[in-house]
This record gives sequence, C-alpha cells and structure tokens, in this order.
Amino acid sequence: MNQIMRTRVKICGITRIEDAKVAVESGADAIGLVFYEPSPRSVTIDQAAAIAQSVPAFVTVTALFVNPDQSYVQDVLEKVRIDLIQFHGDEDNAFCCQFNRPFIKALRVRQASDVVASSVRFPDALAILLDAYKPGVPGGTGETFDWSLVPNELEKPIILAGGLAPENVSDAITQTAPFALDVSGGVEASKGIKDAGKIKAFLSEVYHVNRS
Ligand SMILES: O=C(O)c1ccccc1NCC(=O)[C@H](O)[C@H](O)COP(=O)(O)O
Repeated sequence: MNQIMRTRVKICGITRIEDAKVAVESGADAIGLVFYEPSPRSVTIDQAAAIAQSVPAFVTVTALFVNPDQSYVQDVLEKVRIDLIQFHGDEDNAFCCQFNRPFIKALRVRQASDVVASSVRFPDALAILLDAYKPGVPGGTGETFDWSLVPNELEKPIILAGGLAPENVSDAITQTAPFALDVSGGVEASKGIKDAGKIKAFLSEVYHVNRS
C-alpha cells in the first residue's frame, strides 16, 4: 500500500480501564464508550468517567449513543471527558449538531446509494461510519457487510465497521481503503470484555498492511 496516511483505529465497547490501557498501548487512536443500556457493553456515567480519565492526550474518547434523550447526552458531556460523539441510531443532522461537539454518524449499509445519501444528509458529521445492517439490532453485531458497497470516493472520510477481526482486517483495508476502522466484538474475550491478545493482533495487522 505504501501510504503516508495510516489507517486510524478505534476500539469500541470498552468497559474496563485495563482494556482501555491495552488499546492505547497497542496503538489505538480512539476508544469508544457505549451509552446505550440494552447493550452488554453499556457503561454508567461513573464507569465512563473513570475510563476516560485514564486515557492519555491525543487518544480520542468517543461516546456512542443510539437515539438518546437530549438531556442524557448533555449529562454525559458534563461529567465525562468526551472528545467525539458517535450517533448510531436514527438521529438527524440537527439533533447531532445541537451539542456543539464533533460527531460522526453511523449508517447501517444495505445498498450503495444509502452511503452517498447519508453523506449528504449529515453535512456536519466529521465522518460516516459504515456498519452491518441487521434488522432490529442498531450495532455491535459482529457481522460484516458487503464491502463492495463501500464507495471509492465520498465527500466524507469513511470509518469501516462491522465484524472486523485480526483475521479479516488486512483484506478490509486492501478492499476498501477506509480512513479508519472501528472494531468491538472481534477483539473481545466475551461480550464487553476485551481480549488483550486480539487487540494487539488487530493493531499489528493494521500496522503491517499500512507498511506493505
Ligand atoms: O456495541 C454495541 O453493543 C452497540 C450497541 C448498539 C449500537 C452500537 C453498538 N456498537 C457499535 C460498535 O461497537 C461499532 O461501532 C461497530 O458496530 C462494530 O461492532 P462489531 O461488529 O462488534 O465490531
């Protein structure tokens, strides 16, 4: 690939300080905290505040919400060090903008035209995160989608998500050349508990593809 710009990596669904530490030490650019109670990766505000406080400067702490109440987002932003918001539900651009905080918007991909349309519908998003579509499940499915639906060119940077793991991340980068990758289930020992070996293997794969 021989590129100067390397592929950024976010490890999502962190629930423990020790997992955040492994992610950072392995070279992750960002961690994700899930503020969505039905998720097995959901964190309380107190848990999140402690994890975020343990993350060093220059590593992005991301707060993930799914169709949240405005007041809940505000509460989280007041109490937790959050650098970036990830909206993972049916929020519109105006809703996402009201917090005056940089945000990314997740899209569950069904067809290529969805991707282009969503980029237009979210002019203020810093990037569009493409995730697998599974009826009734907003995210964190552990499933991949058809990467041929990822457009070569989009106005906004693309973050590829959905079913990524050490075993397939090299192909994912080669086939889609995303700005960044987002992984959760593929680096877990069990739901909500990360596996240090898998995190290291994932980041090591990314490093090697970027250097080749
Ligand atoms: O992680 C969850 O449980 C979750 C629940 C609801 C919405 C989003 C959720 N997670 C999002 C992510 O962790 C990632 O952005 C992405 O979906 C990748 O997940 P995975 O397929 O497990 O790698």
